[in-house]
Amino acid sequence: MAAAAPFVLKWGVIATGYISSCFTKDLLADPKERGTTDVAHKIIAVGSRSVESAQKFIEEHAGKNSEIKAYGTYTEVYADPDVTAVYIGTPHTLHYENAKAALLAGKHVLCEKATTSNAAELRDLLALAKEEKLFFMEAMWTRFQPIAKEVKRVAEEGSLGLPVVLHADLSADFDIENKPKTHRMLDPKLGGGALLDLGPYPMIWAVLALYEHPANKKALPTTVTGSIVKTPLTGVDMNTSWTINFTETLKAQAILSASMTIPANKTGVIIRYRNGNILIQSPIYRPLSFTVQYFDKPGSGNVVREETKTFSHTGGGWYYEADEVARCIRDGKPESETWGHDKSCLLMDVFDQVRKQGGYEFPPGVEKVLPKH
Ligand SMILES: NC(=O)C1=CN([C@@H]2O[C@H](COP(=O)(O)OP(=O)(O)OC[C@H]3O[C@@H](n4cnc5c(N)ncnc54)[C@H](OP(=O)(O)O)[C@@H]3O)[C@@H](O)[C@H]2O)C=CC1
Ligand SMILES: O=C1OC[C@@H](O)[C@H](O)[C@H]1O
Repeated sequence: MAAAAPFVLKWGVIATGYISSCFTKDLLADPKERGTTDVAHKIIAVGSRSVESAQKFIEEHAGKNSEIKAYGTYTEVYADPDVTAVYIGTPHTLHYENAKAALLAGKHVLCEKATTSNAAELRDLLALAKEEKLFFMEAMWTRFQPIAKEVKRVAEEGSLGLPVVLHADLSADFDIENKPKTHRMLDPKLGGGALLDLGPYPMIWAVLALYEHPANKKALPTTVTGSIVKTPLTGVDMNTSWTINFTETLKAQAILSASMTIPANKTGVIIRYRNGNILIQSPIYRPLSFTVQYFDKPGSGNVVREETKTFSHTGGGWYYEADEVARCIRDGKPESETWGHDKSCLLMDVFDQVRKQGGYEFPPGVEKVLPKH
């Protein structure tokens, strides 16, 4: 019997910057190369603030004779009847208005991290998606990489016991002294800083190992404590740390940090248990290996067995999240079970609190003031 034809998701891509380029390359990769046969992707249109930029982007990725439509506005992508889902690759503080416009035009949405400027904006989008019966997901690509599934299996299989403390850091040297102050990492109007750009990655491992742990029973963090060091260049957060306690059911703590002026450590995440540790190697947004250490007896710290698991994949690894979006839309699901709305809200709630405690306010008008949902 012939295999069923894959469900083909028709995409519109918004913005032609760095991440749109990475995501587009992965959308254009042959799904069979990663063992995917049930879904596939087709790019219908690319929207940019300039049609020349959209054309150049299409030519670079799909060649001169590509049938992908180039638009000089994002609105034309939302209005294109052939587009089923919109991928949003603009800077953080534009996500709300871009995602809202796409949803209002009847499109499903995959929106880059950080999903919005604040939790209220996100909840407003989620309410709209629900009302319009459309799918919405934060582009938390790391959570869909095969390594994340395996870390989760080890973390929940029982030999290590319950998680006690998780340390996770994502740092990267952005050479900010030599960047224009209008760069998205430095400009407060674009939500610049380490927290919203790098912070989602320490958070995904905390969510996976603590929030998702069956013993946590989906309890939300009980406390969040944050501290920010700002750059004098523009006042955005440069070195930021925060702790999250999950103490309603688990008695666990996540100690997280992000910096945009230093390189990452070799080990980016350590999940510590009474019976051992899980060490995840950098970069924590796309780790290719992790090591599990087992102690001879609970609490001894004496490692008697170590297992390292390594992973590899062609392409950048963004296609796993794209496949998830296609499957959810094919199956009529409003959200992903792996990275659902609850997790995106958890992240934004934490970021709101850390920014508040660290005294990082966006310029007036950047954050939308919205009714509570
Ligand atoms: N998942 C991941 O691995 C990554 C995710 N990201 C996320 O993607 C988003 C974009 O980051 P990145 O691609 O690095 O950013 P870039 O600056 O490279 O690209 C952003 C694009 O957004 C569009 N844009 C619209 N309005 C503005 C504006 N006022 N200022 C600047 N750009 C604007 C531009 O496209 P145009 O001119 O075509 O309209 C621009 O090229 C961020 O939210 C970031 O967190 C970033 C890197 C990696
Ligand atoms: O999402 C991201 O992942 C990798 C980082 O280098 C980048 O700044 C960030 O936006």
